[in-house]
Amino acid sequence: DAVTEVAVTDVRGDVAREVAARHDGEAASVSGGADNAAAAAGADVVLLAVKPQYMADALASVRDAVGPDTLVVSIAAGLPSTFYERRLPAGVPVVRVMPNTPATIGRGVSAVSPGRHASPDHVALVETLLAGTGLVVSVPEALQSAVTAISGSGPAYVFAMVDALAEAGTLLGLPRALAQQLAAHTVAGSGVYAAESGQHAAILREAVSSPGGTTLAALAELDERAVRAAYVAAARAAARRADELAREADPEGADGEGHRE
Ligand SMILES: NC(=O)C1=CN([C@@H]2O[C@H](COP(=O)(O)OP(=O)(O)OC[C@H]3O[C@@H](n4cnc5c(N)ncnc54)[C@H](OP(=O)(O)O)[C@@H]3O)[C@@H](O)[C@H]2O)C=CC1
Ligand SMILES: O=C(O)[C@@H]1CCC=N1
Repeated sequence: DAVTEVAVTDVRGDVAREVAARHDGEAASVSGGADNAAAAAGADVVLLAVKPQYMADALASVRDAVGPDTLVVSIAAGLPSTFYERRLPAGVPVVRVMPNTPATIGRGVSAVSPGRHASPDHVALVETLLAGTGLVVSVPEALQSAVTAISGSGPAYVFAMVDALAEAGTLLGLPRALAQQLAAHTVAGSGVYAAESGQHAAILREAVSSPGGTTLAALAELDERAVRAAYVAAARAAARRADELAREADPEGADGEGHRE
């Protein structure tokens, strides 16, 4: 069934009203405000998008407005589905999602995991709701911290790379705007190529690397600076941080969900 009505809330009601006004009438009627309970009352789906540190408060505010017929979806990093299940009425289905910001332009990746009361139909509903945001994959919940480290936080690693390449181009004498265009489009085109060619990234990298050429000279510098190892270390730090967020939000919880090495 199509979504006909959306209620957006934020602790600052004026922020939510501004967002609602921008999107009202696009595909559904959209209203905004600060009252979480009023927004959740009678809703088929409640989507939680506050930081993990504020999730307990947000759940307390909707607790009395939801029941086993309400599907609760959260995009918060780290928090296991049991965190929600313990704070909501018995039997409320929960689905965890880790999206990423390219969803804004329909090129995101979202990983979806059902909690213990969520059925395949609930997962299918979430997949349908997210279809317009890009690729949607299903993963066991134990993989969500790893997903967060790669696709959730990943856009920031890539934007940092675009920024560095653009700066390098400017240093080498390109006009700044052109350097940014070249850097961003190179990353965009290479990403689509890697995603759609069906070839391993190592093969694609080798095809750029002419013997005795410019690319191998550059890659030798990246290896010298252990850039590959830095990406691995960065991803592991993100996954560890996702687990820490869960522990910080729920010091007593310790239910063993999440990232394992
Ligand atoms: N940014 C990203 O790329 C991704 C983020 N996520 C997850 O999305 C969530 C939001 O992250 P992000 O957008 O970066 O964080 P933000 O802090 O920018 O957004 C959260 C918003 O929720 C508001 N808020 C806080 N408490 C409540 C409440 N009780 N009721 C209603 N609104 C509330 C905050 O208001 P105020 O600012 O006044 O506190 C803020 O405007 C996090 O759980 C994060 O893990 C997941 C994937 C990717
Ligand atoms: O930085 C964060 O915690 C969130 C989760 C994934 C991307 N941003």
